[in-house]
Amino acid sequence: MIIVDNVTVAYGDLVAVADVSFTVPPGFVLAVSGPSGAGKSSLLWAIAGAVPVKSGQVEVDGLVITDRPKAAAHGVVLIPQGNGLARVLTARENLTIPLLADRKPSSDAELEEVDRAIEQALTAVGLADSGDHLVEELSGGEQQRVAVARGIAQQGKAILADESTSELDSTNRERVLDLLRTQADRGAAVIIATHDPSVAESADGHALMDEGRLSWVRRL
Ligand SMILES: Nc1ncnc2c1ncn2[C@@H]1O[C@H](COP(=O)(O)OP(=O)(O)OP(=O)(O)O)[C@@H](O)[C@H]1O
Repeated sequence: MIIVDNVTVAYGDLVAVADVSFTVPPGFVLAVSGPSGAGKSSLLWAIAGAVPVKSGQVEVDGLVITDRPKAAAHGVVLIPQGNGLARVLTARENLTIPLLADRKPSSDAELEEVDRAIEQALTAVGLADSGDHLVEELSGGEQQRVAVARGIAQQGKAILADESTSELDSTNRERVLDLLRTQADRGAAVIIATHDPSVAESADGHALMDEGRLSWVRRL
């Protein structure tokens, strides 16, 4: 459950998110759309603990979000715009790092479980044969799918996908939306920031951001 309670995010004098409140229960997918600069990424970063809130509070499954490391350890997964991948590492290595950091496997069985989760996630995004490729060798759309695979492999409580289908063809867009839906079905609360009307249409709820303010197109 993501609870956003009167959240304001500011960069100096610029208010990027203005007194926004909503709740996303487990099992639901919320789409947030709006023009460039409306504050969508800032909202997701605040939920992820990646930028401080100026006022208000974000809570995810009982944890008040204060910083990114604690939020990540609690299962708040951010799939950032621009993918946030290490370009000189392979696709598989990019998936491995957060899983090792989170799970700290201490036995062969736990390491095998991490390997299995990685292979499953790469297969799910259609990149089973690309795990050994350096990220910088992959196309923009393939990199975007690696970022999604990294996100879903973490099996988070909250999944925040920032424009995660922007570079995908329709087949892969459907594939990624299905994967995010599957994450909701297993109990995650999912938020997708998107410019794509078809992505917004596929979500359970649709909010619009404009100049930091949030209004509803379709309520959860
Ligand atoms: N680190 C930062 N420092 C200062 N201003 C910032 C920073 N990040 C974002 N902004 C500003 O905050 C506002 C909201 O930006 P944000 O990236 O959240 O919008 P967005 O809706 O995600 O836009 P886009 O659709 O283009 O990704 C913009 O005016 C942007 O220039």
